[in-house]
Amino acid sequence: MPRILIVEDEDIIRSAVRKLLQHAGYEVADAVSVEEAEGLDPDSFDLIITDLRLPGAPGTEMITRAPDTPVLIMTSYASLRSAVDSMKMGAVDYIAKPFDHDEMLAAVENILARGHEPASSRADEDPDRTADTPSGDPSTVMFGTCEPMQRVFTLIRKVAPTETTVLVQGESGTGKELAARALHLLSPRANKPLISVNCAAIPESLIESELFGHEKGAFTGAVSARTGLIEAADGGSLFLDEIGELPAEAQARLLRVLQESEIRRVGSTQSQKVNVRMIAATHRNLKAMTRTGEFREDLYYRLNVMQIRIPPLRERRGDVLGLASRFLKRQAEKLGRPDLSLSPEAMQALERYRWPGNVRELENAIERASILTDTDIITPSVLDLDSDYGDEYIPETLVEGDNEQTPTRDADSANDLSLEDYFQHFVLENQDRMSETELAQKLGISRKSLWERRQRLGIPRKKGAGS
Ligand SMILES: Nc1ncnc2c1ncn2[C@@H]1O[C@H](COP(=O)(O)OP(=O)(O)OP(=O)(O)O)[C@@H](O)[C@H]1O
Repeated sequence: MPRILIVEDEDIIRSAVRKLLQHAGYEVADAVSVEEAEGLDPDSFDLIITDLRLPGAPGTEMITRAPDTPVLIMTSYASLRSAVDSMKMGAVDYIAKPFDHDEMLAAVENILARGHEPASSRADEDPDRTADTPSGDPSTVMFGTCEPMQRVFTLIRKVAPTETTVLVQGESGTGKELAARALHLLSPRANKPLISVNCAAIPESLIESELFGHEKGAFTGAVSARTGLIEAADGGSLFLDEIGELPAEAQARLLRVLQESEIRRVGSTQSQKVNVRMIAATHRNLKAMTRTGEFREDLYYRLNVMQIRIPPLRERRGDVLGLASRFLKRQAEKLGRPDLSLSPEAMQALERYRWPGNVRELENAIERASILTDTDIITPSVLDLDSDYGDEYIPETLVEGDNEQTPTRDADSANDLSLEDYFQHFVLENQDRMSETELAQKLGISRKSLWERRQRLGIPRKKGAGS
């Protein structure tokens, strides 16, 4: 019978996971901290499931303290997925809270069935996961052959090995997070954690304690001391996405971290040294925000030591088909349909489209079309690109005299519109009484998608709204 060790300081979660696993037939032991787990001979277990942030040493410590046992990391925010993904110094997987029972059992079964193998060897599973290799070139992390992206890669190669703070600018979905990952992986810090934080996805009331940690009793609900994300990134890199959304108080604290390399937990009088390389990103014009007082000017200059601008996809059309074929290959493997391909008309449509949602929109369009297409050839009608952004491209289904039996664009976009309308209505009507997690659950989407759709539809989360 496989033996599993749970390391989690929150009683409710620890006991729920323990019961779930015992019920599924596993032998389970638990601990509230890394220190307590240490006394249980962690390497004698078949699997360790640990929370990322714990009182005392962070959960990732279990990786080094039990080098022969696979470690599954639990983390509170969907925005941390990529962080944990990148910090696989040996952790074999991660699971974002809140998770449901099936999800947890599937993750456990998967890891145990696989047997323990080092995270680095799993990069083979997905051609895009070579990012786990702490050496090489930006092109192993992100695709780009056109001139503007080659310039970005040159800059990344030059800046990555230094300690310089970098500000990555670019529209939503252009690949800012990937650029941050490349900067980390090509730096001497590659073997240490890369912690990614989406400043817009964490409720304003929690952001300071999330970033800086807190002492026991610092505020109502702070039942124990907690390590902040900056501390968790010690020795590695911290990626602050959507930095423009950081509230004023947190901006002031962050400035101190940059000036003095010190953090002070919320509720603590003592500072401690941290060694973190900062990478920030935004799609907003931070300089303009300093003029209106929304963003501190001193912080802006501290962050903007080096700027990398990721061009929107419409400025690198030469890369569209290369990216599309990469995403298609991934979908073909995932769906077990190796013959999926794009028709010449579909390729033309992709090249002419304006891509307001950039690479993310292209990735989603390919994923959607791969699932919806009845044949192996993806046509423009299955791609279903928004005709408002089609440039000069006219879909064949709308050309007079064309008798092809496919749904017309008008019918499809009417459908889209009503869904978006519904989404907008639902959010506006319920956001005052529901948390983001509840809203996302009711809508059947992840918190990250909720946040993305809010951005796209121009209904950002209200400052101070509940968590
Ligand atoms: N050059 C690229 N090669 C391969 N995939 C890419 C590239 N650029 C972006 N992507 C993919 O597109 C998606 C969006 O990228 P990413 O999250 O890095 O964008 P972003 O600019 O950080 O977006 P946001 O501002 O909305 O957070 C991701 O799934 C990423 O893997």
